[in-house]
Amino acid sequence: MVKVAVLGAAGGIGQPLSLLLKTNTSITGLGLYDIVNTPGVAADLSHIATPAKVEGHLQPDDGLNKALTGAELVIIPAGVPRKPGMTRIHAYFQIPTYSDDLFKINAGIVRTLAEGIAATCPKAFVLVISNPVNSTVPIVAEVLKSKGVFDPKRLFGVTTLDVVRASTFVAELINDRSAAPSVVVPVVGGHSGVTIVPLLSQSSHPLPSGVDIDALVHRIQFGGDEVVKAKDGAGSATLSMAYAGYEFALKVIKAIKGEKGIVAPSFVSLSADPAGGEALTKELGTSLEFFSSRVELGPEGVAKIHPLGTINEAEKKLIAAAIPDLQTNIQTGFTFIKKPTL
Ligand SMILES: NC(=O)c1ccc[n+]([C@@H]2O[C@H](COP(=O)([O-])OP(=O)(O)OC[C@H]3O[C@@H](n4cnc5c(N)ncnc54)[C@H](O)[C@@H]3O)[C@@H](O)[C@H]2O)c1
Ligand SMILES: O=C(O)C[C@H](O)C(=O)O
Repeated sequence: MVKVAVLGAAGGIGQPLSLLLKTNTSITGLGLYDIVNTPGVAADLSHIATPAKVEGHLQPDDGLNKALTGAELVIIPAGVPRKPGMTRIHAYFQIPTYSDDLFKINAGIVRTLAEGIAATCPKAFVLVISNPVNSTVPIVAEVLKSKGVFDPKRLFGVTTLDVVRASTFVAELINDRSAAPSVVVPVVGGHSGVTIVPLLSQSSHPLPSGVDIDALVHRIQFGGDEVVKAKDGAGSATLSMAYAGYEFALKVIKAIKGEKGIVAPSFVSLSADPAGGEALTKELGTSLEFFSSRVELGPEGVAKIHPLGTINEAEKKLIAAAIPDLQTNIQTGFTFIKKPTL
Protein backbone atom coordinates (compact mmCIF):
# COMPACT_ATOMS: atom_id res chain seq x y z
CA MET A 1 0.00 0.00 0.00
CA VAL A 2 1.51 3.33 -1.01
CA LYS A 3 -0.46 6.56 -0.89
CA VAL A 4 1.14 9.56 -2.58
CA ALA A 5 -0.09 13.11 -2.00
CA VAL A 6 0.55 15.74 -4.66
CA LEU A 7 0.23 19.33 -3.41
CA GLY A 8 -0.28 21.71 -6.33
CA ALA A 9 -1.80 18.84 -8.31
CA ALA A 10 -3.81 20.97 -10.75
CA GLY A 11 -0.78 22.87 -12.05
CA GLY A 12 1.50 22.57 -15.04
CA ILE A 13 3.70 20.05 -13.24
CA GLY A 14 1.05 18.66 -10.89
CA GLN A 15 -1.25 17.30 -13.61
CA PRO A 16 1.26 15.31 -15.71
CA LEU A 17 3.04 14.19 -12.54
CA SER A 18 -0.26 12.88 -11.14
CA LEU A 19 -0.91 11.13 -14.45
CA LEU A 20 2.45 9.37 -14.31
CA LEU A 21 1.86 8.39 -10.68
CA LYS A 22 -1.59 7.02 -11.60
CA THR A 23 0.01 4.74 -14.22
CA ASN A 24 2.16 3.11 -11.55
CA THR A 25 0.52 -0.07 -10.30
CA SER A 26 2.39 -0.11 -6.99
CA ILE A 27 0.70 3.15 -5.96
CA THR A 28 -2.64 2.43 -4.32
CA GLY A 29 -3.79 5.93 -3.42
CA LEU A 30 -3.35 9.42 -4.84
CA GLY A 31 -4.36 12.40 -2.71
CA LEU A 32 -4.51 15.44 -4.98
CA TYR A 33 -4.59 18.88 -3.38
CA ASP A 34 -4.64 22.36 -4.91
CA ILE A 35 -6.47 25.63 -4.40
CA VAL A 36 -8.25 25.06 -7.74
CA ASN A 37 -9.53 22.29 -10.05
CA THR A 38 -8.53 19.13 -8.19
CA PRO A 39 -12.02 17.56 -8.32
CA GLY A 40 -11.85 17.68 -12.13
CA VAL A 41 -8.29 16.42 -12.32
CA ALA A 42 -9.13 13.59 -9.92
CA ALA A 43 -12.34 12.61 -11.78
CA ASP A 44 -10.41 12.50 -15.06
CA LEU A 45 -7.53 10.41 -13.67
CA SER A 46 -9.88 8.11 -11.78
CA HIS A 47 -11.11 6.61 -15.08
CA ILE A 48 -7.66 5.17 -15.82
CA ALA A 49 -7.68 1.42 -15.25
CA THR A 50 -4.93 1.19 -12.65
CA PRO A 51 -5.22 0.39 -8.92
CA ALA A 52 -4.71 3.83 -7.37
CA LYS A 53 -7.79 5.36 -5.77
CA VAL A 54 -7.73 9.05 -6.69
CA GLU A 55 -9.12 11.78 -4.41
CA GLY A 56 -9.24 15.47 -5.36
CA HIS A 57 -9.36 18.00 -2.53
CA LEU A 58 -9.60 21.78 -2.38
CA GLN A 59 -8.59 24.25 0.29
CA PRO A 60 -11.97 24.70 1.98
CA ASP A 61 -13.37 21.71 3.78
CA ASP A 62 -10.06 20.63 5.27
CA GLY A 63 -8.74 19.57 1.83
CA LEU A 64 -5.05 19.63 2.69
CA ASN A 65 -5.55 17.38 5.69
CA LYS A 66 -7.70 14.96 3.66
CA ALA A 67 -5.17 14.73 0.83
CA LEU A 68 -2.34 14.13 3.31
CA THR A 69 -4.12 11.58 5.51
CA GLY A 70 -2.25 8.28 5.24
CA ALA A 71 0.28 9.61 2.71
CA GLU A 72 3.69 7.95 2.80
CA LEU A 73 5.08 10.20 0.10
CA VAL A 74 4.25 13.87 -0.40
CA ILE A 75 5.34 15.67 -3.56
CA ILE A 76 5.12 19.48 -3.64
CA PRO A 77 4.95 21.21 -7.03
CA ALA A 78 2.74 24.05 -5.69
CA GLY A 79 3.73 27.60 -6.42
CA VAL A 80 4.36 30.24 -9.01
CA PRO A 81 6.73 29.56 -11.93
CA ARG A 82 9.10 32.27 -13.17
CA LYS A 83 8.52 34.45 -16.20
CA PRO A 84 10.73 35.29 -19.21
CA GLY A 85 13.62 37.59 -18.42
CA MET A 86 13.78 36.55 -14.77
CA THR A 87 16.69 34.52 -13.52
CA ARG A 88 15.81 32.35 -10.54
CA ILE A 89 17.75 34.89 -8.45
CA HIS A 90 15.68 37.83 -9.76
CA ALA A 91 12.46 35.91 -9.54
CA TYR A 92 12.91 34.61 -6.09
CA PHE A 93 15.40 36.73 -4.19
CA GLN A 94 14.52 40.38 -3.66
CA ILE A 95 16.53 40.52 -0.45
CA PRO A 96 16.11 42.05 2.04
CA THR A 97 12.44 42.94 1.71
CA TYR A 98 10.97 39.93 -0.14
CA SER A 99 8.50 42.51 -1.48
CA ASP A 100 6.15 41.57 -4.34
CA ASP A 101 8.35 38.72 -5.53
CA LEU A 102 7.82 35.09 -6.31
CA PHE A 103 10.02 34.04 -3.43
CA LYS A 104 7.62 35.40 -0.87
CA ILE A 105 4.64 33.74 -2.57
CA ASN A 106 6.28 30.34 -2.91
CA ALA A 107 7.91 30.51 0.53
CA GLY A 108 4.51 31.19 2.10
CA ILE A 109 2.82 28.39 0.13
CA VAL A 110 5.49 25.88 1.06
CA ARG A 111 5.43 26.93 4.72
CA THR A 112 1.66 26.33 4.91
CA LEU A 113 1.93 22.96 3.19
CA ALA A 114 4.78 21.91 5.51
CA GLU A 115 2.59 22.81 8.51
CA GLY A 116 -0.06 20.48 7.09
CA ILE A 117 2.46 17.68 6.66
CA ALA A 118 3.70 18.15 10.24
CA ALA A 119 0.13 17.90 11.52
CA THR A 120 -1.17 15.05 9.36
CA CYS A 121 1.63 12.82 8.08
CA PRO A 122 4.83 13.77 9.92
CA LYS A 123 6.54 10.53 8.94
CA ALA A 124 5.98 10.96 5.20
CA PHE A 125 8.85 11.30 2.74
CA VAL A 126 8.64 14.86 1.41
CA LEU A 127 9.82 15.75 -2.10
CA VAL A 128 10.01 19.50 -2.75
CA ILE A 129 9.80 20.72 -6.35
CA SER A 130 8.62 24.31 -5.70
CA ASN A 131 11.28 26.92 -6.45
CA PRO A 132 13.64 28.16 -5.28
CA VAL A 133 14.52 24.66 -4.12
CA ASN A 134 17.73 25.89 -2.41
CA SER A 135 15.48 27.89 -0.03
CA THR A 136 12.15 26.03 -0.01
CA VAL A 137 13.80 22.86 1.34
CA PRO A 138 15.31 24.76 4.33
CA ILE A 139 11.87 26.34 4.86
CA VAL A 140 10.20 22.91 5.06
CA ALA A 141 12.97 21.72 7.40
CA GLU A 142 12.48 24.71 9.73
CA VAL A 143 8.71 24.22 9.86
CA LEU A 144 9.07 20.52 10.63
CA LYS A 145 11.71 21.31 13.27
CA SER A 146 9.45 23.88 14.90
CA LYS A 147 6.78 21.18 15.21
CA GLY A 148 9.30 18.65 16.57
CA VAL A 149 8.90 16.22 13.65
CA PHE A 150 11.90 16.90 11.42
CA ASP A 151 13.63 13.77 10.17
CA PRO A 152 16.36 14.92 7.75
CA LYS A 153 16.42 11.48 6.14
CA ARG A 154 12.89 12.06 4.84
CA LEU A 155 13.20 15.49 3.22
CA PHE A 156 14.38 15.86 -0.40
CA GLY A 157 14.78 18.78 -2.77
CA VAL A 158 14.09 17.46 -6.27
CA THR A 159 17.06 18.30 -8.50
CA THR A 160 16.45 15.39 -10.89
CA LEU A 161 15.59 17.66 -13.82
CA ASP A 162 19.21 18.85 -13.89
CA VAL A 163 20.33 15.22 -14.02
CA VAL A 164 17.80 14.40 -16.74
CA ARG A 165 18.96 17.39 -18.79
CA ALA A 166 22.60 16.38 -18.39
CA SER A 167 21.81 12.86 -19.66
CA THR A 168 19.89 14.23 -22.63
CA PHE A 169 22.50 16.80 -23.64
CA VAL A 170 25.38 14.32 -23.31
CA ALA A 171 23.49 11.76 -25.43
CA GLU A 172 23.01 14.44 -28.09
CA LEU A 173 26.72 15.26 -28.06
CA ILE A 174 27.81 11.64 -28.37
CA ASN A 175 25.33 11.42 -31.23
CA ASP A 176 23.37 8.58 -29.67
CA ARG A 177 19.96 9.63 -28.46
CA SER A 178 19.10 6.02 -27.67
CA ALA A 179 21.78 6.16 -24.95
CA ALA A 180 20.02 9.03 -23.12
CA PRO A 181 18.26 6.86 -20.49
CA SER A 182 21.52 5.13 -19.58
CA VAL A 183 23.76 8.21 -19.49
CA VAL A 184 24.60 8.98 -15.85
CA VAL A 185 26.12 12.36 -14.98
CA PRO A 186 26.13 13.36 -11.31
CA VAL A 187 24.82 16.92 -10.94
CA VAL A 188 25.56 18.34 -7.50
CA GLY A 189 25.24 21.60 -5.53
CA GLY A 190 21.76 23.08 -5.74
CA HIS A 191 19.02 23.96 -8.20
CA SER A 192 19.60 27.40 -9.70
CA GLY A 193 22.19 28.86 -12.06
CA VAL A 194 25.76 28.44 -10.88
CA THR A 195 24.72 26.29 -7.93
CA ILE A 196 23.97 23.53 -10.48
CA VAL A 197 27.29 21.73 -10.91
CA PRO A 198 27.47 18.89 -13.43
CA LEU A 199 30.42 16.55 -12.83
CA LEU A 200 31.01 15.70 -16.48
CA SER A 201 34.36 14.10 -15.70
CA GLN A 202 32.32 11.35 -13.98
CA SER A 203 29.97 10.85 -16.93
CA SER A 204 29.18 7.19 -17.62
CA HIS A 205 29.64 8.03 -21.31
CA PRO A 206 32.88 9.89 -22.09
CA LEU A 207 32.47 12.99 -24.22
CA PRO A 208 34.19 13.10 -27.61
CA SER A 209 37.27 15.32 -27.81
CA GLY A 210 36.46 18.75 -29.15
CA VAL A 211 33.23 19.09 -27.19
CA ASP A 212 32.93 22.57 -25.68
CA ILE A 213 32.65 21.56 -22.02
CA ASP A 214 32.06 25.13 -20.81
CA ALA A 215 29.10 25.48 -23.19
CA LEU A 216 27.69 22.14 -22.02
CA VAL A 217 28.05 23.10 -18.36
CA HIS A 218 26.32 26.41 -19.09
CA ARG A 219 23.48 24.64 -20.92
CA ILE A 220 22.89 22.29 -17.97
CA GLN A 221 23.05 25.17 -15.45
CA PHE A 222 20.67 27.36 -17.43
CA GLY A 223 18.51 24.68 -19.12
CA GLY A 224 15.48 26.10 -17.32
CA ASP A 225 15.95 29.39 -19.18
CA GLU A 226 15.62 27.65 -22.56
CA VAL A 227 12.15 26.46 -21.58
CA VAL A 228 11.05 29.73 -19.95
CA LYS A 229 12.09 31.62 -23.09
CA ALA A 230 10.44 29.15 -25.49
CA LYS A 231 7.18 29.16 -23.48
CA ASP A 232 7.23 32.94 -23.84
CA GLY A 233 5.19 33.88 -20.79
CA ALA A 234 3.35 30.57 -20.33
CA GLY A 235 5.55 29.35 -17.47
CA SER A 236 8.58 27.15 -17.04
CA ALA A 237 9.39 23.46 -17.45
CA THR A 238 6.39 21.32 -16.57
CA LEU A 239 6.44 18.13 -18.68
CA SER A 240 10.14 17.38 -18.30
CA MET A 241 9.78 18.26 -14.61
CA ALA A 242 6.86 15.86 -14.21
CA TYR A 243 9.01 13.15 -15.83
CA ALA A 244 11.95 13.98 -13.55
CA GLY A 245 9.78 14.21 -10.42
CA TYR A 246 8.19 10.85 -11.22
CA GLU A 247 11.60 9.28 -11.81
CA PHE A 248 12.82 10.49 -8.41
CA ALA A 249 9.58 9.51 -6.64
CA LEU A 250 9.85 5.99 -8.07
CA LYS A 251 13.37 5.67 -6.68
CA VAL A 252 12.17 6.68 -3.23
CA ILE A 253 9.22 4.25 -3.42
CA LYS A 254 11.50 1.39 -4.51
CA ALA A 255 13.96 2.18 -1.69
CA ILE A 256 11.27 2.31 1.00
CA LYS A 257 9.97 -1.02 -0.27
CA GLY A 258 13.43 -2.51 0.35
CA GLU A 259 15.15 -2.39 -3.06
CA LYS A 260 18.88 -1.99 -2.55
CA GLY A 261 21.52 0.05 -4.37
CA ILE A 262 19.38 3.05 -5.30
CA VAL A 263 21.44 6.21 -5.61
CA ALA A 264 20.22 9.56 -6.92
CA PRO A 265 21.30 13.18 -6.51
CA SER A 266 19.02 15.21 -4.26
CA PHE A 267 19.24 18.44 -2.24
CA VAL A 268 19.26 17.17 1.34
CA SER A 269 20.32 18.17 4.84
CA LEU A 270 23.85 16.97 5.53
CA SER A 271 22.59 15.94 8.97
CA ALA A 272 20.75 13.10 7.19
CA ASP A 273 24.05 11.33 6.61
CA PRO A 274 25.09 8.90 9.38
CA ALA A 275 28.51 10.64 9.45
CA GLY A 276 26.96 14.14 9.20
CA GLY A 277 28.27 14.56 5.65
CA GLU A 278 31.82 14.76 7.02
CA ALA A 279 33.55 13.57 3.84
CA LEU A 280 31.55 15.94 1.67
CA THR A 281 32.17 18.88 4.02
CA LYS A 282 35.89 18.17 3.87
CA GLU A 283 35.80 18.23 0.08
CA LEU A 284 33.76 21.45 0.02
CA GLY A 285 36.12 23.08 2.52
CA THR A 286 33.16 24.65 4.29
CA SER A 287 30.14 23.47 6.15
CA LEU A 288 26.82 23.82 4.35
CA GLU A 289 23.59 22.70 5.95
CA PHE A 290 22.11 21.48 2.66
CA PHE A 291 23.73 20.26 -0.53
CA SER A 292 22.72 18.16 -3.50
CA SER A 293 24.96 15.15 -3.80
CA ARG A 294 24.47 11.54 -4.76
CA VAL A 295 22.26 10.09 -2.06
CA GLU A 296 21.93 6.42 -1.30
CA LEU A 297 18.30 5.66 -0.53
CA GLY A 298 17.07 3.05 1.92
CA PRO A 299 13.83 2.09 3.69
CA GLU A 300 14.17 5.10 6.03
CA GLY A 301 15.05 7.57 3.27
CA VAL A 302 18.60 8.91 3.09
CA ALA A 303 20.95 6.06 4.01
CA LYS A 304 24.18 7.82 3.02
CA ILE A 305 25.29 11.00 1.30
CA HIS A 306 28.14 10.27 -1.05
CA PRO A 307 31.06 12.68 -1.29
CA LEU A 308 31.90 14.23 -4.65
CA GLY A 309 34.74 11.82 -5.38
CA THR A 310 37.44 12.65 -7.90
CA ILE A 311 36.73 15.87 -9.77
CA ASN A 312 38.90 17.93 -12.10
CA GLU A 313 40.22 21.46 -11.61
CA ALA A 314 37.45 23.07 -13.66
CA GLU A 315 34.83 21.28 -11.54
CA LYS A 316 36.57 22.41 -8.34
CA LYS A 317 36.14 25.99 -9.58
CA LEU A 318 32.47 25.37 -10.32
CA ILE A 319 31.98 24.03 -6.79
CA ALA A 320 33.77 27.08 -5.33
CA ALA A 321 31.51 29.38 -7.38
CA ALA A 322 28.37 27.56 -6.18
CA ILE A 323 29.11 27.78 -2.45
CA PRO A 324 28.40 31.51 -1.79
CA ASP A 325 25.01 31.38 -3.58
CA LEU A 326 24.10 28.18 -1.77
CA GLN A 327 24.96 29.73 1.60
CA THR A 328 22.83 32.79 0.82
CA ASN A 329 19.90 30.78 -0.54
CA ILE A 330 19.85 28.45 2.47
CA GLN A 331 20.02 31.37 4.91
CA THR A 332 17.20 33.11 3.02
CA GLY A 333 15.01 30.10 3.70
CA PHE A 334 15.90 30.11 7.38
CA THR A 335 15.37 33.87 7.65
CA PHE A 336 11.95 33.63 6.03
CA ILE A 337 10.80 31.40 8.87
CA LYS A 338 12.39 33.55 11.58
CA LYS A 339 11.29 36.91 10.12
CA PRO A 340 8.50 36.29 7.58
CA THR A 341 7.49 39.96 7.37
CA LEU A 342 10.86 41.46 6.37
N1 LIG B 1 12.63 21.65 -8.94
C1 LIG B 1 12.60 21.84 -10.25
O1 LIG B 1 13.47 21.33 -10.97
C2 LIG B 1 11.50 22.63 -10.88
C3 LIG B 1 11.28 22.52 -12.26
C4 LIG B 1 10.23 23.23 -12.82
C5 LIG B 1 9.42 24.06 -12.03
N2 LIG B 1 9.66 24.13 -10.70
C6 LIG B 1 8.83 24.96 -9.83
O2 LIG B 1 7.61 24.25 -9.55
C7 LIG B 1 6.59 25.22 -9.18
C8 LIG B 1 5.29 24.95 -9.93
O3 LIG B 1 5.48 25.13 -11.31
P1 LIG B 1 4.27 24.93 -12.35
O4 LIG B 1 4.81 25.22 -13.68
O5 LIG B 1 3.56 23.64 -12.07
O6 LIG B 1 3.31 26.13 -11.90
P2 LIG B 1 1.72 26.25 -12.13
O7 LIG B 1 1.38 27.66 -11.85
O8 LIG B 1 1.35 25.68 -13.45
O9 LIG B 1 1.12 25.30 -11.02
C9 LIG B 1 1.25 25.56 -9.67
C10 LIG B 1 0.01 25.06 -8.96
O10 LIG B 1 0.16 25.36 -7.57
C11 LIG B 1 -1.14 25.70 -7.10
N3 LIG B 1 -1.08 26.43 -5.85
C12 LIG B 1 -0.88 27.75 -5.64
N4 LIG B 1 -0.96 28.04 -4.33
C13 LIG B 1 -1.20 26.87 -3.70
C14 LIG B 1 -1.39 26.51 -2.36
N5 LIG B 1 -1.36 27.43 -1.38
N6 LIG B 1 -1.63 25.22 -2.06
C15 LIG B 1 -1.68 24.29 -3.04
N7 LIG B 1 -1.50 24.57 -4.34
C16 LIG B 1 -1.28 25.84 -4.66
C17 LIG B 1 -1.75 26.53 -8.23
O11 LIG B 1 -3.16 26.61 -8.10
C18 LIG B 1 -1.29 25.71 -9.44
O12 LIG B 1 -2.24 24.75 -9.81
C19 LIG B 1 7.21 26.59 -9.47
O13 LIG B 1 7.72 27.12 -8.27
C20 LIG B 1 8.36 26.27 -10.41
O14 LIG B 1 9.38 27.23 -10.39
C21 LIG B 1 10.68 23.44 -10.12
O1 LIG C 1 13.81 27.35 -14.55
C1 LIG C 1 12.84 27.38 -13.81
O2 LIG C 1 12.44 28.41 -13.25
C2 LIG C 1 12.08 26.09 -13.57
C3 LIG C 1 12.92 24.95 -13.17
O3 LIG C 1 13.64 25.22 -12.00
C4 LIG C 1 13.82 24.43 -14.26
O4 LIG C 1 14.98 24.09 -13.98
O5 LIG C 1 13.36 24.29 -15.40
